[in-house]
Amino acid sequence: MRVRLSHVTGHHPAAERDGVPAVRDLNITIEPGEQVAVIGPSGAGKTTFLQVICAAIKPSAGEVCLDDTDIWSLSTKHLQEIRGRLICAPQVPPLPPRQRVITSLIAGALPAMSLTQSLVNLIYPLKTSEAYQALEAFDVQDKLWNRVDRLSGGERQRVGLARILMAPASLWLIDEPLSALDPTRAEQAINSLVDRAAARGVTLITTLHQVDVARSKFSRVIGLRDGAVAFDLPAAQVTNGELSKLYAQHEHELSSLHVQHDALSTPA
Ligand SMILES: Nc1ncnc2c1ncn2[C@@H]1O[C@H](COP(=O)(O)OP(=O)(O)OP(=O)(O)O)[C@@H](O)[C@H]1O
Repeated sequence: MRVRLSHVTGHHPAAERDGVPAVRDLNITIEPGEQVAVIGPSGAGKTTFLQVICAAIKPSAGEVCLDDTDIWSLSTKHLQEIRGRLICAPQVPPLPPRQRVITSLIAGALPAMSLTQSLVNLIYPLKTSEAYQALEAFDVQDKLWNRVDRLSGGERQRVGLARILMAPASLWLIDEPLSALDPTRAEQAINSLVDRAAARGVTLITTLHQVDVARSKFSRVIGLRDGAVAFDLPAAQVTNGELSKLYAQHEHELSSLHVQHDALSTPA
C-alpha cells in the first residue's frame, strides 16, 4: 500500500485541539513495499504519526492518502474497507486476558474469512497450523493453547507480533515492537517482521527506540522531533551526527539504547 501525507498536522486525541500539535506539517510519501523505521526522542510524535496514517486520528490540517485515496473523503463504509487492509499494532497488544492465544491469533485473520468460516471458527479453530507458524516466527509457538493472561510481557508482545502475520493486510504500522524483548528476541523479532513483509510486498512502518536496529535493518529512516520531520534518509546516510542532533537534550535515551542493544549489528 502507498502512503502519502501532505501538510499533515494532528493532535493527540486526549490533547486540546488548539494546543501544540503532536505532529505538524508532515510531507511524506512511502511507496508500496518500502520498509521505514521512525525514530526520535520520547514525545516526538512517533505514535501519533502511525495513528494518523491508520485513520485513528483525523488530522486538523492536511491530507492522508492511502493508495492515492484521501481517506477522510471516503464514506464510513469505504473508510472501514480501507482500515481492513492495514494493521496498526500498538506497543501493548490489546489481547483479551481470558482468551487463548490461538483465538487471539485467529481473530487477526477474521477479515480474510467468510461469515461461514468465522462462525465455524467459533466452535472449531481454523487456521491452527497458520497460527502455529506465525508464533514460530517469534519462537513462542509453545504458547498456542495458553491463556493470554498467563503470558509474560515479552511473550505477550511476541504473540501480538505473530497476530500481525495472520492479518490480510498490505500495510503494517507497528509501534515499538521490541520494547519488552531482550536483545536476542529483539533481533529475531525484527528479522521475522522485515523478512515476511518483504516476502509479501507489505509496506512496513515501525517506530523504534533502538536506533542501531533502525539503521541496520531498514532501508529508510525518518527522524521525528517535536512533531516535525528532522530528517528522512536512506539508512546508510543516517550519521552519528544526525542522531546527535535528533536526540539533543535526550542523549540518555540514545546511549542507553546502544548499551541495551549492542548485540545487534551497528553500521559504521
Ligand atoms: N495522553 C495524552 N494526552 C495528551 N497529550 C498527549 C498524550 N499522549 C501524547 N500526547 C502529546 O502528543 C505528543 C506526541 O506523543 P506520541 O505518543 O506520539 O510521541 P512518541 O514519539 O510516540 O513518544 P514515546 O516514544 O514516548 O512513545 C506528546 O509530546 C504530547 O504532547
